[in-house]
Amino acid sequence: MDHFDYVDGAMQVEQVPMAAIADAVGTPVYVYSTATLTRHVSVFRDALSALDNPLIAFAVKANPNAAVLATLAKLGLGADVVSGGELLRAIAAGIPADRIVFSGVGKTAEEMRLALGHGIFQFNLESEPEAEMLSQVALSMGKRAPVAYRINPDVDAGTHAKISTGKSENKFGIPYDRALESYAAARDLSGLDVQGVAVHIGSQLTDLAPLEAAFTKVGALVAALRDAGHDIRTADLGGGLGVPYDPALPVPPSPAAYGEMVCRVTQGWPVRLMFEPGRVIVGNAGALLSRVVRVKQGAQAPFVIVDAAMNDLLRPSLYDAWHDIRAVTPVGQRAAANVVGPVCETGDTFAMGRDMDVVAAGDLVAFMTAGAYGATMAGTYNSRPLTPEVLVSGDKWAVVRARPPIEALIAGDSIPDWLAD
Ligand SMILES: Cc1ncc(COP(=O)(O)O)c(C=O)c1O
Ligand SMILES: N[C@@H](CCCC[NH3+])C(=O)O
Repeated sequence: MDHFDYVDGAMQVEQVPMAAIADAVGTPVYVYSTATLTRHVSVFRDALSALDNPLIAFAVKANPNAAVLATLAKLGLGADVVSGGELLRAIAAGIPADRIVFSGVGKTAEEMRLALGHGIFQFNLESEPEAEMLSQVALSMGKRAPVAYRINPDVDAGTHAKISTGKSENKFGIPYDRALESYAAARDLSGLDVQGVAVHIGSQLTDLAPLEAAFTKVGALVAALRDAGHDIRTADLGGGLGVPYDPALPVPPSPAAYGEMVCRVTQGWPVRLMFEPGRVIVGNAGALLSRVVRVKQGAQAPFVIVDAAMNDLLRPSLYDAWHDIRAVTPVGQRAAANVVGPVCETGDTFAMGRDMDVVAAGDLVAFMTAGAYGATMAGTYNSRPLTPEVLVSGDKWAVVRARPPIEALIAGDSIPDWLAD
């Protein structure tokens, strides 16, 4: 895997031994590779090099760590944000407002005001009531908000139901068939400057066909809207490109194949194209490093109990997601094992009957491809502090989010007066 490799029998990230990080910071800990982030940005950008000045807005939800965002900001990426919090994080990390797009079905008036105040590039509206609210907020500030409507193309992305966003029954976007009416209504809202069309049909897509179907619908709508007199200047094609998790499954289309399809489908569109990649930029740039607490006998296979849990990496519990689990110092033997965390839920299971490196108590294991939707979805269930994060660059590394002391978690609550004595 990219920049997570074995040197003299032990896993390193770039030039730093994983064991050195574990010894210094403790486990569990997320570890990110700057070299992989940089490579992914250039691969994605190269795939779109035939386009004129595309805006590549990293989906901050995939990994909002300040150091990761600052790395991507230095590489010239923009940001796709879905909350005021993500907006402020992106700006704090150095991403200019004119490269920021704001998505999401539930933007509040306060978040709209914040984003208008910063002068973001585009709001992706997801309903007519939202358009009316944004227009009012913009007028109250003496501004016009640059907007696109996110259309729901009713295309099956062929991904997990919980991360599919482009079917008519999903909460996202406005119905494609009513788009002309919605745009006509938006034109009458004087606080809006209607500039674009947006789409995003889901995440971890492993087939280009649904994306092509959705983009084709966007192209037809851009043409119809321009014919109807709308000054459409942008088309936001969202994110969603999948990454390889399980080597037993077919490899998802490469960014180059995605770029070839995009360039073919969008040939001649009179707009600036925008993209919101998340997973494909950060997924393989991160691993969750964990230590085996003990190994317990199981009916079919031993339970390898690690010190990471569902609160640290939720994807296996939530989506039955598959992450490669590797010994940091493999002994050269493999066997079936069940890998579980310490949380008191049966769902706190990373793998069942997995053929993997044999490990023993005290050994380190790495959950691979954990850079996207890993730390960002972590919680404190079972009163486990949030997982720390480390960024590596060559032979340098730094803690970019410290492990909070348990006292901080306890101090976050307060006991009301009437219980005080
Ligand atoms: C609106 C929007 N844009 C972009 C993304 C990023 O998706 P991905 O990480 O699959 O590239 C998401 C998440 O699926 C999203 O909801
Ligand atoms: N959290 C999901 C992706 C959701 C994308 C959000 N639009 C995952 O881990 O795969």
